[in-house]
Amino acid sequence: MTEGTQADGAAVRVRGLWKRFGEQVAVAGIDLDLPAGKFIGLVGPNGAGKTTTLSMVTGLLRPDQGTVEIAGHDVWRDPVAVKARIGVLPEGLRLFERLSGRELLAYSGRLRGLPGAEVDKRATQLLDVLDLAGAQHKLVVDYSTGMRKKIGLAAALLHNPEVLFLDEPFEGVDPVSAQTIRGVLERYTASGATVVFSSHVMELVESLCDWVAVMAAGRIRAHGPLAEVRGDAPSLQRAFLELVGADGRDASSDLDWLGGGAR
Ligand SMILES: Nc1ncnc2c1ncn2[C@@H]1O[C@H](COP(=O)(O)OP(=O)(O)OP(=O)(O)O)[C@@H](O)[C@H]1O
Repeated sequence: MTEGTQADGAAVRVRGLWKRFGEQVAVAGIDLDLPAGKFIGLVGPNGAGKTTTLSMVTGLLRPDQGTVEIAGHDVWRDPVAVKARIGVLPEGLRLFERLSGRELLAYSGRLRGLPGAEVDKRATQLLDVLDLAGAQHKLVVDYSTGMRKKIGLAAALLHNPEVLFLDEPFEGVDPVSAQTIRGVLERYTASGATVVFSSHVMELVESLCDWVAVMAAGRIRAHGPLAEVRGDAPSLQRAFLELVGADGRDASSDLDWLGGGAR
């Protein structure tokens, strides 16, 4: 699929998206349709512009240029309609530290306009599934990194959004918790919802996603179904290295002093 192609049933439509920070161009004109009902990975090396893109797409950062539509609503002209339909787990998530996990969910649910009894029911189920029931009365400030990701995910899922955006959801998460999160997300997409997550862990993206967008230096370098983007390459990792032009680069020859006898 070529860049900018209109896909039927897009959950997210991005057109001409730009962001500069002074001289630094973080996002250099992105056109992208993210299909509904897919598990979508946004991959790219450090500094590619993934976080900046997701921040603009979810209404957390105003673009210099361009538009984003989610489920047919413009993110910046119609923010209330958009925010009702999305859940976000941002990078460096800030939580209300002096609330317990359960209080945080109760607060998030009421903020979303859900009735108290429904919030209670959903919170109990989410805490249970995410293996946080034992820590539900502990203050969030005392949560570990992985527990913070999980409570953040629970808060993002509580109102059953159509599209869920996750920035590096598995970073700092142990394999058991990662498997739990994975199970919840798979169940969620199986019901027709869309997950968009950013990562630079290729194996993870390859094993989870059915659709990927590869980003480098602020641009989308390839996008489409996983098998299409991988092409003839033996793995997504290899295809990715070729796409971002890092294939065959050998940094070790520049580090001839490293590990040598001379100190
Ligand atoms: N607030 C900011 N001020 C200045 N430059 C920024 C700011 N945010 C991002 N950048 C720059 O924009 C570029 C893209 O950054 P971004 O965080 O979006 O990349 P990323 O793909 O999420 O990287 P990583 O995988 O390392 O998190 C980088 O060069 C970064 O230094």
